Amino acid sequence: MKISGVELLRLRMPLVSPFRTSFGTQEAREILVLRVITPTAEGWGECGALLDPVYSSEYVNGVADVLRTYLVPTLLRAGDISAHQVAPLLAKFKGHRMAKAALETAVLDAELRAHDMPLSVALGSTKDSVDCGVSVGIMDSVPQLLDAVAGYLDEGYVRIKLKIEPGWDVEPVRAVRERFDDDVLLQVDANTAYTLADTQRLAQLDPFNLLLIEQPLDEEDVLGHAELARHIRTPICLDESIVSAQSAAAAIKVGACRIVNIKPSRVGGYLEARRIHDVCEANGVPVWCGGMLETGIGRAANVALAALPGFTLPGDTSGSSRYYRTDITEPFVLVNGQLPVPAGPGIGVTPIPERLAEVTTAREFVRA
Ligand SMILES: O=C(O)CCC(=O)N[C@@H](C(=O)O)c1ccccc1
Repeated sequence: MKISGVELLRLRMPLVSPFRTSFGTQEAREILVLRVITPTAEGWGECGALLDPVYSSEYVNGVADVLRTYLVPTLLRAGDISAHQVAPLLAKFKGHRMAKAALETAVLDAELRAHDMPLSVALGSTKDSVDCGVSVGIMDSVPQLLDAVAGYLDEGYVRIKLKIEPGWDVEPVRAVRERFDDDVLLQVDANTAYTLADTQRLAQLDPFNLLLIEQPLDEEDVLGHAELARHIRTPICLDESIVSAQSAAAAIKVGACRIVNIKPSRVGGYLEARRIHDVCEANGVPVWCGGMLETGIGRAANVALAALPGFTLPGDTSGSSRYYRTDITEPFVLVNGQLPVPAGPGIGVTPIPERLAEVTTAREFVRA
């Protein structure tokens, strides 16, 4: 398939409420969306990078630059290519996995639409709908947290993830566990906020029957997670540390994690995400689909991925209304704690032009 051009769209989408994590508070999402144009179809991809390099080293302006300067021109010069050739073609450029993921996804979407094949079918998904969890930010008080959790449980979410950081960990988790009955699926996400010196503090979470503790230590401290795992009972799940199938295999081998959060944006795209799924499944490691506050474009693709057999834990595939008053696609609406897997070709959704125009702050066309 020949790529004749790629459009970079910069969106600004206000969040329905501030979302605080150990690395800062998001009030709105600055999002880069890609539209790949080919003679037979267009494809869409969403980049998970934040405005600032606080979740990972990538950030929106850096992603836009590496796409316009290196990644897109490389594909435009490559002639006829398939989506599976994107990663090898771009491998000479080190890192920039979120930028590469958005571009590969848009090429894959165009290719699948041209062949009238849903992404879920192309990935080998086996479910028509997926169980959905929800991510709950750090709050100003425990009562405010309990109200938020009660609201999400009323909406039908089947799993609650609480953001934690030093000073907001044992007490809020205990309060949630005590307020809601024991069979509420509960997990925590530290986003690298702790060190091994906090081992005893993190061990105080063991009595709360958590599904997992996500990324307690620095993303490069894989051996530190293996050491921590020897001192706490709660299973360790890695997020920021897992950037490829190879890094997943290494982390599993050294005992750094018993569960993996697969985020296609973080790992370079849905094709690598499938490979990580396969490595984890071969090692008996459950996986779930993480999120980067995606619009319906990224959300649709994430739900397709979450329908793979190894995704046995509810993911951060929440309904659109968790983050946005109005999505740029038809909204994803939770029904009985689940979201339907899009059945249309490619990612199965297309931005609604009027909605896209409302939130687009810049458009840039990169052509051959
Ligand atoms: O539901 C979602 O899409 C968000 C899930 C979530 O908590 N993502 C976290 C994370 O660190 O994994 C996050 C990403 C980006 C920005 C803020 C928070």
